[in-house]
Amino acid sequence: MQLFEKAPAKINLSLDVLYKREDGFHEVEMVMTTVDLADRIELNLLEDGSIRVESESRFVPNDERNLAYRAAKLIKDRYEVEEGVRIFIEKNIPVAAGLAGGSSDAAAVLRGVNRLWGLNLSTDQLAELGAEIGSDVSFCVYGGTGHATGRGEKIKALPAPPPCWVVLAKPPVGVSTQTVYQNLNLEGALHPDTQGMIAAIQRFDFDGICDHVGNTLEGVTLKLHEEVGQIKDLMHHAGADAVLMSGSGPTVFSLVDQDARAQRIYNSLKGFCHEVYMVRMLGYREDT
Ligand SMILES: C[C@](O)(CO)[C@H](O)COP(=O)(O)OP(=O)(O)OC[C@H]1O[C@@H](n2ccc(N)nc2=O)[C@H](O)[C@@H]1O
Ligand SMILES: Nc1ncnc2c1ncn2[C@@H]1O[C@H](COP(=O)(O)OP(=O)(O)OP(=O)(O)O)[C@@H](O)[C@H]1O
Repeated sequence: MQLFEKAPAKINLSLDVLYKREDGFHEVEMVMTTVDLADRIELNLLEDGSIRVESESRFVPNDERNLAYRAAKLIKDRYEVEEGVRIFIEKNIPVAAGLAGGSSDAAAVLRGVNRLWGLNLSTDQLAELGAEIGSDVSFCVYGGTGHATGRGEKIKALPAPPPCWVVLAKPPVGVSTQTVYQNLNLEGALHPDTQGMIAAIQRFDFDGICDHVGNTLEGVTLKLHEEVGQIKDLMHHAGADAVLMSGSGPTVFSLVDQDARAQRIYNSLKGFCHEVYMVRMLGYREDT
């Protein structure tokens, strides 16, 4: 038996870090949405009980370090599944980019093996398992648009924002999420207006969304990698409606409501970075 799952990238329309917790994680409040830049996950049933991960990308580990492997292993052990799975990852999302590529692969594997192994777990149960793998995995299980709290694993669904173009540009540096959180000094950090962002989404108000983008982690990564600031300047200059770094970076995205301006931003960034994408916001949850 063989099946496929789409694993879309996420962007953080807003990301607020509230405080550092006793367990070392940070309490966050975020608005996240999925975009149509996706890995493609192929799953094949293995009768011998093994879990195998394959990918043609040289940036992705092909063993138990892969979040997709961990997702299959977690569910196999927890539900004492005898069968195994071969996971092939067609990697399209840039790695260590702030786009939750690994988390989305893990979420797609949770959804996929639930079907492949006939487990009948609910989406909420899969999201709970996802939280054991990483903070972004629960959101990726649901997809669509969500309000995330806790360390990022508590998700409330939001309506889809108005459709628009998202131009993404990743400079040729990888960023460790852990390093960015470690370098964050919460005194004097910027805090986005999350409630303002949620209200704008609920009003289906594109301009309101653009007015409320913000990311507490952006200042940290801007100091570590000057390319992030250069990309932001180029995007503003080329006419973006909103510009923000996603997650811990280094990918920067623009929101644009007009095709011609999105194309202009894409073209101007192509001369500066190798990894530039012009995609649509997905916005809606597949189960709604
Ligand atoms: C930056 C974001 O991508 C925004 O969506 C997430 O907050 C990070 O999500 P993630 O990559 O799934 O993060 P995890 O794999 O759970 O954690 C990686 C590291 O980031 C730090 N971390 C992560 C999430 C959080 N709320 N507080 C943290 O301090 C911790 O040092 C942790 O060891
Ligand atoms: N399936 C996977 N795809 C990509 N990276 C993976 C995967 N599994 C494990 N990794 C490892 O995880 C690290 C982070 O990769 P990933 O692309 O998920 O980062 P990210 O987009 O910054 O994530 P986030 O936005 O959730 O912080 C990489 O260095 C990579 O070695």
